Amino acid sequence: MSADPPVLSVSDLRVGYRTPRGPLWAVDGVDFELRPGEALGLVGESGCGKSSLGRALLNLMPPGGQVRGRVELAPRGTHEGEGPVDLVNASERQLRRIRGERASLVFQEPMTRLDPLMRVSDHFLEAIRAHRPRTDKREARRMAEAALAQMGIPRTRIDNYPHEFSGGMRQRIMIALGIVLQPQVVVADEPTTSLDVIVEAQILDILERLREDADVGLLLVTHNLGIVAETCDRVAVMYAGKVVEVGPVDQVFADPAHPYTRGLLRSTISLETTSLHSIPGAPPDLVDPPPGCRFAPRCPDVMSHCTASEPAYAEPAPGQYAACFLHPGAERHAAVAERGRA
Ligand SMILES: Nc1ncnc2c1ncn2[C@@H]1O[C@H](COP(=O)(O)OP(=O)(O)OP(=O)(O)O)[C@@H](O)[C@H]1O
Repeated sequence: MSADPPVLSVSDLRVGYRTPRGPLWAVDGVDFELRPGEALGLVGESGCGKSSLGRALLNLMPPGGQVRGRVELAPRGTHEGEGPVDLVNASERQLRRIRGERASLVFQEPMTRLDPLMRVSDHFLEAIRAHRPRTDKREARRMAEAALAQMGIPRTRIDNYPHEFSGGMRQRIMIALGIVLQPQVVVADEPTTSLDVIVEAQILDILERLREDADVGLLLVTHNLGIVAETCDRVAVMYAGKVVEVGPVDQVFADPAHPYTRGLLRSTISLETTSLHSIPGAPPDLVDPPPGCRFAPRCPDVMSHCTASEPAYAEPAPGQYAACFLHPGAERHAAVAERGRA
C-alpha cells in the first residue's frame, strides 16, 4: 500500500430507500478513505448496508434509492489543475465515463451479468468501446487477452461463450472485464460467494496482485471475516447502516474495540473453538432505529447514556477508531455533536 493521497474520499455518505413501511437510511453517515493499492474489507451482518454502500460508491442505485454525501475520486495521474470528481453529485454522463474506466464494480453471480449470446471477446469489445470508441478490434482483442491472461484464462478461450466456462472462470472473466481499462478503484461485492475454496483462493490471489501491481484501491464487501484477515489491510465493521469500528485488520481482529466487533468475531468459527457463539437479539428496524448507539439494545456492555446520545469515534489505538462510549473521546465528541445539532 502506498502513502499517496487517497484515491477515494467518502464523507457523510447516506443511502436511502423508500419502503412500504416508510423511508430508511441503509447507510447513515459513513466516512472513510481508500488509498492506492490498499484493500479495505467491509463486514457486518446481513442487511447492515454493505452492498448499498458498495453500489453507492459508483452511484449505482436501484429505482427509489438515493445517495447523499460525497464520494471523491482523485484525478488520475498528476493532471495539473484537475480536481477530484464527486461521484454523488456527478452527472449521468460523467458517471458513465467513470464507471468501468476509472472505478469498477465486480458482483457475485457472473452468469446474471454476462450475456449468454455474446462471446467473451465481444463482451470486452463492448466494454472497451463504451469508453474508447475509436479502439480498433485488434487493439481491443490485445487488451482483452492481456486482462484474461492476468486472470489465468488462456487466450485461446477468448471466443468462447460464457456457458462454456466454469463458475470460477466466469468470475475471473468478470474481474478481467472490470480491470481491462485499469481502473483506480475496484469494489468487489462478495466476489467469491458460491465458489469452492480452491477457486476462492485463486480469486483472492488475483485481487491481491491487482492492488500490488496496479496500485488499485480495493473495497472488498464480504460477510467472511477469514477472507478479510487474509486479503485486506484495513477493515470497516458496519452495524445498522453505520461503521462502528475501522482500523488495521491485525489490530482490530486481535483487539476489537467495539462490543459489536467482538461479538461478530466470536460468532465466527475458529479452529481453536468448538462452539459457535451468536449475538443475542436482532439488528434494529432501519425504518425506526433506536436512539443513541444502535447496538445498545444488544450490547453486553451497555451503559445508561448509550441510549441517550450517539457516540462519536474514539481512537483507542493508533489508526483504530470505534464509535463506543467505552473509550475516552467518544463522549466528548458526542457532546459536541449534540450541541451542534441543538
Ligand atoms: N432496493 C431496496 N429497496 C428498499 N430497501 C432496500 C433495498 N435494497 C436494500 N434495502 C434495505 O437496505 C438495508 C441494507 O441492505 P443491503 O443489501 O445493503 O445490506 P447487506 O449488508 O449488503 O446485506 P447482505 O449481506 O444480506 O447482502 C436492508 O434493510 C435492506 O432491506
